[in-house]
Amino acid sequence: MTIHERRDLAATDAILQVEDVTKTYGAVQALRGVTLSIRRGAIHGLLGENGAGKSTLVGIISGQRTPSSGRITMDGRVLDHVDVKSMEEAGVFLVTQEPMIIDNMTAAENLMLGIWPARRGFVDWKALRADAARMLAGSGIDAGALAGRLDAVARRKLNILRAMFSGGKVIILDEPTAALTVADRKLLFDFMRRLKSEGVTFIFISHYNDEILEICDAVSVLRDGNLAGGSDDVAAMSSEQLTELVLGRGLKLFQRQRRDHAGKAPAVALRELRGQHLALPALDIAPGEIVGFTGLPGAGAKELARAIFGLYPARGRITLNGTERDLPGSPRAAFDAGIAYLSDDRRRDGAVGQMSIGQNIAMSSLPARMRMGFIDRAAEAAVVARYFGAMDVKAPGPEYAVDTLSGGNQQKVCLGRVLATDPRLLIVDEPTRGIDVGVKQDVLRIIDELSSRGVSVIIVSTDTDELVRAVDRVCVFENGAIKETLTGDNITVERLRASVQA
Ligand SMILES: Nc1ncnc2c1ncn2[C@@H]1O[C@H](COP(=O)(O)OP(=O)(O)OP(=O)(O)O)[C@@H](O)[C@H]1O
Repeated sequence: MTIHERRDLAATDAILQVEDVTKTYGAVQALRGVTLSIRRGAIHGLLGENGAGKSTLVGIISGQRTPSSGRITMDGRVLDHVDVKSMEEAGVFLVTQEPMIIDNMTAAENLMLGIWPARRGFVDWKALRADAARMLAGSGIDAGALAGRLDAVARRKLNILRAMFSGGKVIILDEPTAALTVADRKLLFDFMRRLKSEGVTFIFISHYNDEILEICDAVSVLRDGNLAGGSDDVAAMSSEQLTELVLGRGLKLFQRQRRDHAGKAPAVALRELRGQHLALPALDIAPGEIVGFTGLPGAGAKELARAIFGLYPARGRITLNGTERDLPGSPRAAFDAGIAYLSDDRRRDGAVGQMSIGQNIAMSSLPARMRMGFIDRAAEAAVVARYFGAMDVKAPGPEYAVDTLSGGNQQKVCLGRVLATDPRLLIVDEPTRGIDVGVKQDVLRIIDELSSRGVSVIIVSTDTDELVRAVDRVCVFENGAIKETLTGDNITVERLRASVQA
């Protein structure tokens, strides 16, 4: 067992070394003297709470951000004045969650895109195109296929291949499995293992212990800008040990006391719902019940949730608080009926960056605090304080701009904003994606508390562990309909996986 303050690897072993790197943003010290080595040909995991400094560190390694002090050595060469260009020339590439792909170009042309701007003078396009085709052939992607038609895994593969095609030796993947199904994740991991066997080194950011344990050879854990520890032998580590390194303490995983709602009068009743690829004769949800919606992409789980909030074209009837009406035609109508919704598309429905954390939290619930045209400031301050605290947002105070928060912390703000509206029916889509393991428990706990006050909740999730811990009932979707419903002790990771994949 080797949890240790990282010792220096022999220089020949290390392809990349980070030495005593610090980074300050105004008053915030994001990195406090981090030293670590990345072994050549390894998949090196990077783990840590939201705001621990992971994005800042890989931003510095890839030249996107400038360190306040410290140095980076690649292949034994110290790189001064690192910028993106010099790091890419040295062979370090950052592949972000947002695929930089041009949809109306072919897969091969997208690979070549990495080289285009870099090379001057004579370029043998024919040879280059042949090289691109060869590289794609091994990955199962048709070189001539329009990139816009590729599925999620192929797009992620394409990004990784482009980095390699441009000379990438160290490829940094920032949460590459977000929004992938279990099967797609496996395909991506197989692909990474293959590239690793060809000598590629990966730095892999994830919030999921099981992913780190499955794919990584080594791991480094950041906590509050410090290196909390790590291991060169991930195989010898347990999930609990990883969590303890991340949090600096053990973690009690949340588990809802599942309730049986059979026989209760429903708080929400859906009838004869029909939309494109969606058909639901009836679904009742009891007051205080938490229902999980899951399934493969396009199976109907997400679509139904969006239809209830007026975001997906569908017809049908909904009874809420004893009033029957047509399905809301718009989010505004849904909101007025007491429905709140958090989308998984943080980019579109995300926080407003220039506004403060507090303003973001208070924004959606504003109408409820208007008294004859005046905003009840005391009530607003109470709501902000409550959710700023409950979500454990990592910032000096709620007056700070959302822009300055890490990705995971921005997401907590979005969730706080939705919870603050005090809905009758709360719909959350992938509520803990991108959120660290500690806060994940808090989020599930907050939703649980809300339900005990009588709020009905729908959690759309592909995270089976989350469903097992948080819901009373799971509806598994297929072809736009509910294929199977699991309740009580039947809600297990194994049964859910089997049902979704079957
Ligand atoms: N541009 C910025 N201005 C001010 N502070 C910033 C800026 N970017 C990051 N920070 C702060 O630096 C710290 C580290 O943030 P970073 O994004 O590196 O965390 P992270 O580990 O990647 O988190 P997450 O898992 O949430 O993505 C946080 O406290 C964050 O608020």
